[in-house]
Amino acid sequence: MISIDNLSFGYSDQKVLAIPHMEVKESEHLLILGNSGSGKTTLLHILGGLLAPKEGKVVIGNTDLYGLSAHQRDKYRGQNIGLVFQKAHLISALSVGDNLLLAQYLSGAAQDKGRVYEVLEELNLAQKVNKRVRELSQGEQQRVTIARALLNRPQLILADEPTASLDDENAMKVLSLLKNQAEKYQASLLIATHDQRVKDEFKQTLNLNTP
Ligand SMILES: Nc1ncnc2c1ncn2[C@@H]1O[C@H](COP(=O)(O)OP(=O)(O)OP(=O)(O)O)[C@@H](O)[C@H]1O
Repeated sequence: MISIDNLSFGYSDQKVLAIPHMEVKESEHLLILGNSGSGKTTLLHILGGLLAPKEGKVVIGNTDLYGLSAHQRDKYRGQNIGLVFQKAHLISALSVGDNLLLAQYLSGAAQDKGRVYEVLEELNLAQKVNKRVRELSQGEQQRVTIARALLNRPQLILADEPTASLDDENAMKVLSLLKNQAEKYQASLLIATHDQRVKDEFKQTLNLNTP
């Protein structure tokens, strides 16, 4: 469960976000909509503990995210939040398995090859474990980033334009994967997008366009 209250943010003089209240319970999904420049990525960064709001509170479970020190917040993110970005941000010269092991190491979790293999199986990527990332298709790379986001069984999954660079078939696959996985972990799933194809798939939406 994630909630925000009286949130505001701006870059220098430009006010980007003002959200009085929003809450997404466990196993619920929210689609964050808005034109280019409306603040979707900024909001996801704030919710992921990457960018402190000017004002307001972000609470995940029982944790006040910006009540933590920067170090505690990094640790909290590694253990509780799964991030999926539009670009894969994988290390292309490393194998799929090593990318996930590295992510596990960087999150401070104990390295667990069994868990890496399990997540890859869930995303139908187990046969690619020893392939270098640069040898994968875009859709497969996006699935690896989802696998990476799910490694630590996060209670919150934040995805920024996860389907933007995918064809229709892969976009739908990635969406249903995110939804199924969020359900499995009873995680709250928030997806930011301006992809028309995604809009029909979600009931709950937050529109950042100013009227
Ligand atoms: N680091 C930054 N410094 C200053 N201004 C920024 C910075 N990042 C974003 N902005 C501005 O904040 C506004 C919101 O940007 P943001 O990237 O959150 O929008 P978005 O809705 O994700 O856009 P898009 O759909 O194009 O990715 C934009 O006007 C942008 O120019």
